[in-house]
Amino acid sequence: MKITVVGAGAVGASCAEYIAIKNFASEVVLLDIKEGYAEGKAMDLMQTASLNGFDTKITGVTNDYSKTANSDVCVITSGIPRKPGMTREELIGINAGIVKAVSSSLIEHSPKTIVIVVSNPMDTMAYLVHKSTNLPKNRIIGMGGALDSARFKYRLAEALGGPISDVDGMVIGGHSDTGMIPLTRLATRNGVSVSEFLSEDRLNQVKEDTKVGGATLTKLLGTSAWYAPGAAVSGMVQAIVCDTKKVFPCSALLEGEYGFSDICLGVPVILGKNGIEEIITITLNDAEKANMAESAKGVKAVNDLL
Ligand SMILES: NC(=O)c1ccc[n+]([C@@H]2O[C@H](COP(=O)([O-])OP(=O)(O)OC[C@H]3O[C@@H](n4cnc5c(N)ncnc54)[C@H](O)[C@@H]3O)[C@@H](O)[C@H]2O)c1
Ligand SMILES: O=C(O)C[C@H](O)C(=O)O
Repeated sequence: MKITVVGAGAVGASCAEYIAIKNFASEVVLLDIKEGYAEGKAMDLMQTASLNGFDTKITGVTNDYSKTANSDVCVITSGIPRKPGMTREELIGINAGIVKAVSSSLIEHSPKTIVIVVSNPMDTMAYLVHKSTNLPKNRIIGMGGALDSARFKYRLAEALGGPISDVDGMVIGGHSDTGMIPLTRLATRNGVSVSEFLSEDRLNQVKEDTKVGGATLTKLLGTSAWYAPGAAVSGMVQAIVCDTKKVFPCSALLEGEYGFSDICLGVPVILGKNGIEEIITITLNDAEKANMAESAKGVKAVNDLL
């Protein structure tokens, strides 16, 4: 299986590294617009192959889309990241043009590909790819919920004082500081509701910490995060390439699901060889439905800027 990752920056390189280390793909092509940059990252990563024990071949190219031809999955990470104090939405002016041009070049050379959109503001960038290409909706997937859910589990484990492997939980809604909806009601510690262990106040704190997870890291790092984003993308690519039917919250084009249409929003989906194989509709309570409506309103307002 051939995977292309556009953008050999922090997230793109991390994503390529995790895909290679998991050893499920034959080839990863890293593409960047900066002369020699992807070639350098690819060479550096290939020099970890004997150390990390993988056989995936990573190659780097400068803006040559012919080398990406017939990719099974293409990941778009090209674009600028936010700086401390910024929102993801402020990136739309620069990133929309980049994502539109990159997705068109990718699809020209890989018409059967599945596209994973990472660049921010991600829900709007995924919507833009839907609007500007003719790929079927199951083949355009936004990455946000997989990362936000990993941060939610991290915060839950911290509050519980237990291992993250005991915790399960999911974040739906838009990938923004205000639009994320960590579903505390459904989160569990080894099958037991987390509300059996944590007070409502503590759970609200977990929720708030999760929602600003990206902003917290941006303040600490001076740019946005890359390890967990790269790992989240690699998990989604693996589910598609290995046809695992694993459930991830992803930004998917909605056509009536959850009461919304003509919008990409984070909802649980089954990922497999066809990309989004099914959007799972879960029963939300009134507060969660109101949060989804608010989140959708926020994403629509950003979509209107396109
Ligand atoms: N969806 C998420 O959960 C999530 C998580 C982390 C980061 N992001 C977003 O991903 C994007 C990348 O973040 P980063 O930290 O890797 O940034 P980065 O600056 O480290 O890397 C971006 C790379 O894109 C390249 N690039 C720019 N325009 C290009 C083009 N037209 N064609 C090919 N390459 C191009 C740049 O040269 C650069 O190497 C940002 O928009 C960031 O906000 C999203
Ligand atoms: O926070 C950001 O701007 C990058 C990304 O969306 C994240 O959540 O880490």
